[in-house]
Amino acid sequence: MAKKVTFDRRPLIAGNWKMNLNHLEAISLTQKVAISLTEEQLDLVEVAVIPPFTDLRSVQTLVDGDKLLLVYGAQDLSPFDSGAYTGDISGAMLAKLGCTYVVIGHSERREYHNEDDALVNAKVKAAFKHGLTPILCVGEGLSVREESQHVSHCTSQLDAALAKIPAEQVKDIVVAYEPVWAIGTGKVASPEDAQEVCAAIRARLAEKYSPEIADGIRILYGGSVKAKSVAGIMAQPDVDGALVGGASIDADEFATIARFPEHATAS
Ligand SMILES: O=C[C@H](O)COP(=O)(O)O
Repeated sequence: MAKKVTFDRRPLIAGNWKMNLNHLEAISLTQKVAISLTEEQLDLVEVAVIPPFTDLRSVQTLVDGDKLLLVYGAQDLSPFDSGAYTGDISGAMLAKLGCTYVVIGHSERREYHNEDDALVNAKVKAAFKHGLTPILCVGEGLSVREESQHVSHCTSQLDAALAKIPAEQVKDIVVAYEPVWAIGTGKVASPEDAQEVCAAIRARLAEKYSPEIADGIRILYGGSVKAKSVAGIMAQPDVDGALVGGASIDADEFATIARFPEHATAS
């Protein structure tokens, strides 16, 4: 019989759909994921879907109406509360849509929208102001890794993103380590690679705030996570979940990822 798994921090499996699926497809995928997981599985592991903005109202209606045990969030937010910022979406709007999470500082935003550390910091502040939990992404590109500068690169991004964020807010943050060379490439970091940087992030949080705060913060790994690779990554002591891209828009694959505690005990 499989032994019962327990965790120091409740794992989070978050599916970042990126720019995929319209609102009708969003309903279908969210429903499929929810019915694929039992109440017990969803109690052990928190499961979040992170669809495009245009899907959020449909996901909200579904989750509320059917009392699904999933949570959801957005892929970005404006650093501003309201005003003449064409195309942007405020934290207040996301909060009104029942979002729990908002992804901030994803490498695709840093690269394609030239988001710098100061903007990432402003967005983290905006998220907390509106009661949203940031999933703050940090991660190095291939050249930085090849120069063995990945740890200092990620901790510098962390420092900048958390400038003037007080302890009472930071205790709720989620940090995602996403090596850019592993995103959408099928090249998953080894469990040891993920552990090295996640442990360094936790150590930096302990230094900046306190060991107690650092011990309570969830640190995710993201980059080509699939059902077959998730258990090894999740077995690492400082990895508390996964930010899943491509595999999150396949309901069966994503639900299998969310059931990772069972893969770990099955053998
Ligand atoms: O936010 C998710 C990450 O960018 C990982 O994406 P991926 O699983 O498609 O590599």
